[in-house]
Amino acid sequence: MKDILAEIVASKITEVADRKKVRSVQELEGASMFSREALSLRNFLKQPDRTGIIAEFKRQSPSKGLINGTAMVQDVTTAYARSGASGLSVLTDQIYFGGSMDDLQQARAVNNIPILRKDFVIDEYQIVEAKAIGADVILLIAECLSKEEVKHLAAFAHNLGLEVLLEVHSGDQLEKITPHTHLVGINNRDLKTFKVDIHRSMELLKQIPAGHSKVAESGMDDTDTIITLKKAGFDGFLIGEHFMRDENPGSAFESFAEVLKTKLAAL
Ligand SMILES: O=C(O)c1ccccc1NCC(=O)[C@H](O)[C@H](O)COP(=O)(O)O
Repeated sequence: MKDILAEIVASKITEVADRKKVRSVQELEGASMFSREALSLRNFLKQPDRTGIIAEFKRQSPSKGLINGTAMVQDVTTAYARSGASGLSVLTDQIYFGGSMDDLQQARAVNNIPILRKDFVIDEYQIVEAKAIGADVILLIAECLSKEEVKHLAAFAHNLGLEVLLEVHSGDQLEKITPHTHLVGINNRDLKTFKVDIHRSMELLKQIPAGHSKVAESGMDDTDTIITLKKAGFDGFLIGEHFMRDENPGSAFESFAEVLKTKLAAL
């Protein structure tokens, strides 16, 4: 079976080494966004007038190929934010997801809610980049980092004022949680088989220590699943494909959020 994560990480090592030659850390630290105070996704997830959804801008993925080749990042993300997204997730990986740092910068320019830099972070340099382009949160994937690497990168991000979403896929990875992994995401998608199983979120939820926001990730496409996960104790829901698959992702989000808000109000 193809190990896509290992392939992406191998490619990322070369990519980051190349980018370091083009832009120094000092240059990144001089960017105007670098001194901006980051927004807290943890706090936005608690705002009762929002949906708890971290709405993703994703053009393509290894599991699904092309999802949406025409959507415009500013149109989509402003519609997400206007309709009650608690945060935005913007793919910055170009090779596998068709995203870019420019996408995130464009989203930042027109939105005032937290933005997750969705990428495969393996090096401090990418965290400095994240801060320099206006991200508020970075993703660390437990599957491709050792416990020591998670500890180091999470503390590095925290010291820059960024929040960290640690993504786990199995119970043994929960031991990589540190005080600086402010949010813990359970990915329902097996990254080897691409099979999605929502029950994975339910099984691992109770093992996440108190004090960390809990996020369910991937494969969610109906409001009843969100309600069930919310009742079980999840604070956030990372959803991409369900909205991006629509010709107009912003209006797909709006309809979804309306139904969800009505159901949540009736609880
Ligand atoms: O989605 C993939 O094919 C994939 C492959 C390898 C690593 C990560 C991958 N997906 C990233 C994600 O976790 C999703 O973009 C995110 O959770 C949203 O999921 P969805 O709502 O199913 O688009």
